[in-house]
Amino acid sequence: MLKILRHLTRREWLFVGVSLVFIIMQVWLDLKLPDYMAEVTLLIQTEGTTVSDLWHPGLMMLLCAVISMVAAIIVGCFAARIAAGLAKRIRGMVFDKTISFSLAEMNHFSTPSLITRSTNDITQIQMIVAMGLQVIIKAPILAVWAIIKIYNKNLEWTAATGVVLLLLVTLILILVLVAIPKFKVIQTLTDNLNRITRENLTGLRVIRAYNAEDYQLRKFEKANTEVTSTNLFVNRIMALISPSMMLLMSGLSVAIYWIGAYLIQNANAVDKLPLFSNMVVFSSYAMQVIMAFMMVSMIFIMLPRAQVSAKRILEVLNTSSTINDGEHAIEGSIEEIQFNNVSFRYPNSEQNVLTNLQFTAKKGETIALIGSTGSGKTTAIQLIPRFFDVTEGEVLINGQNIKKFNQKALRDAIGYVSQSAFLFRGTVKSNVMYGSKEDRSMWLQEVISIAQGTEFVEKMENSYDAMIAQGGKNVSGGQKQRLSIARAIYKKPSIYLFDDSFSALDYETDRKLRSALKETTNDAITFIVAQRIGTIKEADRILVFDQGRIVGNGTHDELMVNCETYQEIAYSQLSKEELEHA
Ligand SMILES: Nc1ncnc2c1ncn2[C@@H]1O[C@H](COP(=O)(O)OP(=O)(O)OP(=O)(O)O)[C@@H](O)[C@H]1O
Repeated sequence: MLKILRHLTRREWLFVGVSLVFIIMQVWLDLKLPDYMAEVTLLIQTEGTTVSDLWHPGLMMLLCAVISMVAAIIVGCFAARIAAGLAKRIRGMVFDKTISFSLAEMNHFSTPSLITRSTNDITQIQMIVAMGLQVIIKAPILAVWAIIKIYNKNLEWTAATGVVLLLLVTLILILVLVAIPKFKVIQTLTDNLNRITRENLTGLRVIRAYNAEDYQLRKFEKANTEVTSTNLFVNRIMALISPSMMLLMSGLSVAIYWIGAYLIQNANAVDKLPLFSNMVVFSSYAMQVIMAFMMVSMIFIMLPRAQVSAKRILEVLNTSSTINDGEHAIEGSIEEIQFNNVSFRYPNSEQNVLTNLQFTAKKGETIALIGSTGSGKTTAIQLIPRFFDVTEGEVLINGQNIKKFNQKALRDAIGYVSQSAFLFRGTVKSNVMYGSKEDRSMWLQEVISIAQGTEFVEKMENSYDAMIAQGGKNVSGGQKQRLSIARAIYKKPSIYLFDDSFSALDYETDRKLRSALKETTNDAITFIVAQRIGTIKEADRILVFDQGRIVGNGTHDELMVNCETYQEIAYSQLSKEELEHA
């Protein structure tokens, strides 16, 4: 928790300092009240006292209460501001960190957990800082000050207060010790609930198509019940705390007055009045002491939960990306990319997904990757933008290991179209120009035309400014792919990575798109992952993947002669006549 507080700014520490002054003022005023109360009690009991005699202590009591209230409001405002500021900063830091993570770290934390950490967990921190500032600082000052006030006043009363305090501390300890282990469980269960909710929402169509609502509902209910019952358990324990404390507080009051009654009964007539006044004052102070301990107990209740949250947030902040950024810029144009004996294994996996890949791609060339599903094509091209780093061997650009290059420069040179096309909420324009600083409207229309998207985009309401829903839900799969391809072309990159990006296009659009693309990609290195022979037949070179190895490397004609795996794929898609005729 303290490590999280290191992220407070100087200005916020200054606010903490100012709050401290107001808290001390508040405590002093709260403890001043019983003194005036004692005065009033004495005056009332004294013969000949008139109402006007009570004006002064009465007004002072009112003044103390009002100023104390104003001080509490000021501290509350500062606390809210400090807590909200800190939460905003940490949310930003967690977001920045998450953005910097490689896919390995994303897999390690999982998306739902990262969402819970940057929302729910940060809210816990915000709450403890907002409340804690008022309570953590106030409680000890109030406790010590109030104890000093009652110390040595009366042995019996002090003993009664001591016993109640002991009971209070024991009670808090027992309850908190039972509840603490559950806090971590609650956060993990919330991650789980988040995961299932996400799955339900994103997979809604599949769920409906398979009539799997009941199955999903059962999964959701299980997670929901787990979170609810754990929360109930903790809250029931917490619910016990407040009434138990009230009971102890009232018990102490009764005890003080009971003891007082005996003391007064046995005292001389002269001492009776001061004893009565002392009893009223002592009872007020004792209540303040108990209040202070109650505040401390609130900290004990909230702190463990915030502690768990702080730990989860720090875990994210202290995790460095396994992909270390290089320092060099890419000088000149990219002439070639070489995979030099590359092998790769996913983190937490024991088997290689890619083994000894060896090939070179030169500027202007189109390299196609084909092979059965799961043969490692996607993984291979994901090594170029360094979504993952190779396990063995090296990927070289212009003869230099890509690890030496600055990641931003490297990714600036790459136009990547992922296997499942992804669109952001916004407009056609904002999606195509995504990440680009320059607004080149003419180029925008041209790239959409190359991607064969002009017709459907111009039919949309507001055409290039047409709204795109989150995840591109309001456009078809093929339209999504075409806009994603346009996004890659807009960058004018030196390396194109098309990961099965033509799969949702009909043959005619696929052919037209590739021929328009050819002119644009003349000066670039283009990688195309595809399942259809038709999409890659004209590639300068085709790499045939089988179980993570390249089992064929050549043109379509060469592979039709010398690569059995390629022939199998080709004949499974087209007849002998079609292949020969084409
Ligand atoms: N994040 C991951 N963690 C662990 N293993 C993975 C991960 N992603 C993919 N794999 C495994 O790596 C292997 C290669 O997957 P990859 O997606 O590269 O194949 P592919 O040839 O592109 O398949 P497809 O044509 O179906 O997209 C598969 O066996 C898959 O199970």
